[in-house]
Amino acid sequence: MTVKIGINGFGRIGRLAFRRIKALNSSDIEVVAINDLTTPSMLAYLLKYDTTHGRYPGKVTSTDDAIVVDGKKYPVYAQPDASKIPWVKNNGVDFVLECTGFYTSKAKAQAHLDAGVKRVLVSAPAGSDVKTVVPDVNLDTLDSGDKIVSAGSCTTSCLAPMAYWADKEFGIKVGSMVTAHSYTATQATLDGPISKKVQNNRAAAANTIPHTSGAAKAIGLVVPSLNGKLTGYALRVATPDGSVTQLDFVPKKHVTDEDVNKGLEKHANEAFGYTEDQIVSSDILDDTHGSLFEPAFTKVISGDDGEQIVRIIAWYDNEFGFTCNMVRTLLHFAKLAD
Ligand SMILES: NC(=O)c1ccc[n+]([C@@H]2O[C@H](COP(=O)([O-])OP(=O)(O)OC[C@H]3O[C@@H](n4cnc5c(N)ncnc54)[C@H](O)[C@@H]3O)[C@@H](O)[C@H]2O)c1
Repeated sequence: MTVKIGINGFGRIGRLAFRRIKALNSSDIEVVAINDLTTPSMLAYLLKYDTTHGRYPGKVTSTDDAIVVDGKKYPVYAQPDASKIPWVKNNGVDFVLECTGFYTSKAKAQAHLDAGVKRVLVSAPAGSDVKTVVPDVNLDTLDSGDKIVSAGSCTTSCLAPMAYWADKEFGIKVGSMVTAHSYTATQATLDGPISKKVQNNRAAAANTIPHTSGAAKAIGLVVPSLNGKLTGYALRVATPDGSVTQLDFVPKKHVTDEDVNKGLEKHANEAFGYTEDQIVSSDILDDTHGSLFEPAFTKVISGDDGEQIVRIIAWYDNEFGFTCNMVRTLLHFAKLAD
């Protein structure tokens, strides 16, 4: 059976999810409707032309109540209250990909279940009373009783496999992460009071801006053995997409650079990649991994007492890599029985 997907919020993540699902052409999931707060013609335009990811590789047009992509009509709603979107009755929506940035808690996402939807996958952290899942790490914790699930943040998606496998292989006593993260739509284009966070109100493309990151905290939801052991923050940098996370940790075992790289390389897969190429942030764009480990920057240092600190880094396309991981989760989620 093909699970019918509604995308709520056709912004950066919603549109990329649409592109990814179309490109995969899976018989397990299909998008059947979209909800945002603007017109179909505006959504069609933004799907067709994308500054970061390029033109949509097909035909995109619109009608008064739909976008039409490669000849198929996708009904568009503009309903700000998720509990009132009539897409279950009208379009048979089973699952919602919640990508507005608004319904980011169990209580808020409940609005979709109230509308008759069977399951919701939230494209953001959604609190500790909702399962947070990252492919390659804890997808197997999902079961059919889970109705609202979080895909975590893009940084969680990058950090989690690196930290999970490092913990399995060498043990992590304690650690700290920093991510050089591209700016996002929640930051100011020019200095101005758009946010309660003062540094968020500074021009995004002209500054490196210290920013909170929930990833180190959320890691405990994804990898319980690391709960409370990691801290971290983000530096929002002046690129529109493409990010990199550094994790420094104190290992439980004595290791060398080579041990670390070999220990992580053997776990490489479609969600957690490994590259010996020496890349820069634009090279990660459109990469489908949620996290791409770069061994050249692995460094172990030892103190006089033998205690060590290990530094490792992984790249991520914070928009597309995250979205690919979210769609992996969606495909897994879709296979769970009702
Ligand atoms: N951009 C990233 O790198 C990134 C990565 C991972 C997760 N996320 C998360 O995904 C979510 C969306 O982020 P984004 O970057 O796509 O934001 P965005 O601003 O590009 O998109 C949000 C979209 O939702 C629409 N919207 C807002 N309120 C709505 C409502 N009530 N009903 C329907 N539509 C509504 C907006 O019009 C917009 O098109 C956020 O929670 C963000 O934290 C973003």
